[in-house]
Amino acid sequence: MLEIRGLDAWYGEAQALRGVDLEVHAGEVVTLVGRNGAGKTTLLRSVMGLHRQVSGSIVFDGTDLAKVPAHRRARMGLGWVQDDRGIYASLTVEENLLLPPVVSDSAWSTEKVYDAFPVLADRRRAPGTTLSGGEQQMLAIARVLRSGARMLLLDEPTEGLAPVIVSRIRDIIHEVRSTGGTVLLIEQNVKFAATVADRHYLLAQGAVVESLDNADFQARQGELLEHLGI
Ligand SMILES: Nc1ncnc2c1ncn2[C@@H]1O[C@H](COP(=O)(O)OP(=O)(O)OP(=O)(O)O)[C@@H](O)[C@H]1O
Repeated sequence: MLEIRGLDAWYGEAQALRGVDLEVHAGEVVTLVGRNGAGKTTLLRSVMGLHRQVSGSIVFDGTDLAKVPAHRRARMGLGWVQDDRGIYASLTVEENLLLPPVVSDSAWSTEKVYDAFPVLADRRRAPGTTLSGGEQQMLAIARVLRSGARMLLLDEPTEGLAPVIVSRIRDIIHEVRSTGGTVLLIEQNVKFAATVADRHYLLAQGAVVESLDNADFQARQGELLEHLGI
């Protein structure tokens, strides 16, 4: 579904990604793990077309994205949930939810969203920013599901959230996967990563240093925590 080959990225003269090769197959949940500054966010932003100083190839559903602008990448079914969640303060929960256009027939109906996220149903008329951090994260994920994204790109969805909300996010990722969705997520919480993902890529200094299936990842959790400092 997503195939990245030899991806380099720069900020001016500084190189942030070095020859990244990565694949995500339809129906998989895959994590990007690595220290702060390893290049994880730059990688997701490059896939979305939000970081343009790149070379190498990114192919989504058979289409080379090199000449595809960011707004068209979203219409192709890539759903980006940035780490600050991107909830608009002046809009209600429901207005935030309905803002992006529906891009595919796998879009969740508003009813399905509210069934899966009852907290959003209860708060649908509330301004987006009166939500807690966890509720904002759920709204941000719900918004891309409602728009029909077939592949979710999540930047640290559990960061700073209480365990009960982290557990809810885990359920949502499982539900997305069980309904045929695909997820590529940045995750610093190794324990959480091991409970949601099929495979993992470890990044260090802009390069993929390991690609592990979940069994290997679980077996090496202690070592990874120590060596990656995460
Ligand atoms: N706007 C920017 N201008 C210059 N350098 C940047 C910019 N954003 C990121 N970088 C640099 O690019 C490298 C990769 O950063 P990136 O944010 O992709 O890493 P990350 O693994 O997502 O880390 P974090 O979890 O801290 O966001 C780092 O060295 C960082 O300092």
